This record gives sequence, C-alpha cells and structure tokens, in this order.
Amino acid sequence: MTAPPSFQQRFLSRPNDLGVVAVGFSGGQCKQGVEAAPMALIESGLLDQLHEDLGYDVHFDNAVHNYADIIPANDPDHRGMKKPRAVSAVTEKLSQQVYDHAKEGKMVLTLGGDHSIAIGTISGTAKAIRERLGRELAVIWVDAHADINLPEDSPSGNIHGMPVAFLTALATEEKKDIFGWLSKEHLVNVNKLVYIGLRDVDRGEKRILKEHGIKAFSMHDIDRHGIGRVVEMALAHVGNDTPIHLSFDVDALDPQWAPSTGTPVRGGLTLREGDFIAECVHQTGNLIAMDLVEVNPSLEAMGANETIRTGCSLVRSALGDTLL
Ligand SMILES: NC(=[NH2+])NCCC[C@H](N)C(=O)O
Ligand SMILES: [Mn+2]
Ligand SMILES: [Mn+2]
Repeated sequence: MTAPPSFQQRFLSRPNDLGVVAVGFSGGQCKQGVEAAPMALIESGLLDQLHEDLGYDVHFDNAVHNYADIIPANDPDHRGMKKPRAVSAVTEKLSQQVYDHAKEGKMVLTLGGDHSIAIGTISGTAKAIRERLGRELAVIWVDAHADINLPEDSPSGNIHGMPVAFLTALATEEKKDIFGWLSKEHLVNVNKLVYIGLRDVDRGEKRILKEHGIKAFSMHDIDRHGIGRVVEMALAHVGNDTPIHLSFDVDALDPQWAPSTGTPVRGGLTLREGDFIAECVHQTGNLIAMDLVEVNPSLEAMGANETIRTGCSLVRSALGDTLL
C-alpha cells in the first residue's frame, strides 16, 4: 500500500519555509491600535517558537509594514466606504508580497492589522495557487462576523466588514485605485468558502449567505453539534484535495479569551475550540496560508497580554503544534 501523498507533495514545494508578512495597518476600521499587533505578537516570541519548536525556516523581512508611502493623503468616502483608497493601496501591495512568498511554494503567515487586509492576502495566495497548481483556493474564515457586506449595505462603512464581498466579486468597483486592481485570478469561488464561529451577522450579509448558499457554521451550530463535528463538516465542504487559506479573526473567540479587539462579541469560541479548529486545519495537510487579524493591544489594556497569548496559540496550532 502506498502512503497518502504528503503535505509537501500536495501543495507546497517548500513546506518548511514560512514567509511572514507583518502588516501594521488599521485603516479598515476606526480604532487605533490594531497596527501594533504584529510587533506585540513577535515580541512575545511567536516567530522564535515557530522556528525553534516547530522547525520552520522563517523568512521575515524584519519590518512591520505600515505602507505610509503609498497611502494617499486625499481619500474621501466612496459608496459609503471609509478610506477606500488607503485600504485598496495597502491590500494591492500586500497581495504582491504574499504572492511572492506563495509562488515559491512557501507557507505564508500574515500578522494583521484589521481584517480588511485579507483582500490582499487571499488575493495573493489565490493567484499563486492558480499559477502554480492550476487550482482554486478554499478559504476557511473563522470570525464572529461574516465580513461580506456590500459597500451600500454596510452599517459602518468600515472596509474590514467587506473583504469577502470583494474577494468573491459580489462587490465590484471599476476604479483602479478602489479595488479595481482585483482581477479574475485573485478571486475566490463562494462554493469554496466556509465560515466558522459567526454570531453577529448584518441583515444584508444574511441575505447574501442565503442567496448564494454559502456554507456557514454559527455558534448555534457549534452548540448543537459540538466543535468536532462542525470542523469535520466544514472540512468536508472544502474537500480533501484543495489548498486552504485560513483567515482567523481573533474576535471569533469569546472576549473572555480575546478581550483586546475592536468589535468583540460575547458568546464566542473558547480558546480550546479556536485552537482545535486550527489544529484540524493543520492536520489536513492542505494549509498554505494563514492570517491572524484584529488583535488590538491598546483596547482592554488589562487583557492585551491574554489576547496576544491567544493569538500566538492559534498560529502555533495552525502551523503544527500539538498538545502531546
Ligand atoms: N473584521 C471585523 N472585525 N469586522 C467587523 C464588522 C462589523 C460589522 N458587520 C460591519 O460591517 O461594520
Ligand atoms: Mn470579526
Ligand atoms: Mn473579521
């Protein structure tokens, strides 16, 4: 009997090489502080642990990017979106950075930043995977929120509530400097998207999820079936032979475990449930990229260390750490 194809043989030519991009960007929402997360995570030892405990060769440019040089001074609202040109410019640049790592067959870890940056990360991996393997990317989006608002339906105008809409082309925009740079190779199929942890979904988002039959597991589903069964169903939806981008919003966890985040929602995942999701995604052998976003150390200062620890734990779990 032949062994199943390894991780390596499947999607990554350099599975031990980890490209890390640190994105100090907060323009997808209105609260300062989320730009400090990458440094806080790194200072707490995350990259050393990935190297020393998990054996990755970490490729990091030793910079937290703030993209100050490409953020336009004049950036009026457009279709209700706040700071559209800033988010567009940053994510366009980030898309290229992530693509550059992924096209070489490395795993990519992006430390945010707010969740708008997923427009950059996911478009970058989607493009690299299409070019290298001729395949579609699957996205597992772990979050209290669906982040799939159309600009016109958004209650806040904050683009961190819209990234999935742009990545699936449910929202489109002609203007090159407002996400018009997104092209076909950057996009994700709604059938290859699955949510876990939802509990604060806007009215327009509920309509979109229903209309497009998007697979979503809410906290209700987790209460009903347990996290084990939910992850099993989520992975079954994605399929066993598809590269996975895991986009993890720390607010998926209950504020008890991750209080320092911009839009906390009670009734969330426990730390173990969050780690369990990440561990199971790792075990598929199909993970090719992960985002960790929305850690904001300046909010709930008392809980900042706890939130950073939680973030580190989620990343380690997704990258192969085990309890035994
Ligand atoms: N990535 C996040 N934390 N998103 C929160 C989004 C909240 C709300 N649905 C909005 O669109 O404004
Ligand atoms: Mn969220
Ligand atoms: Mn989010």
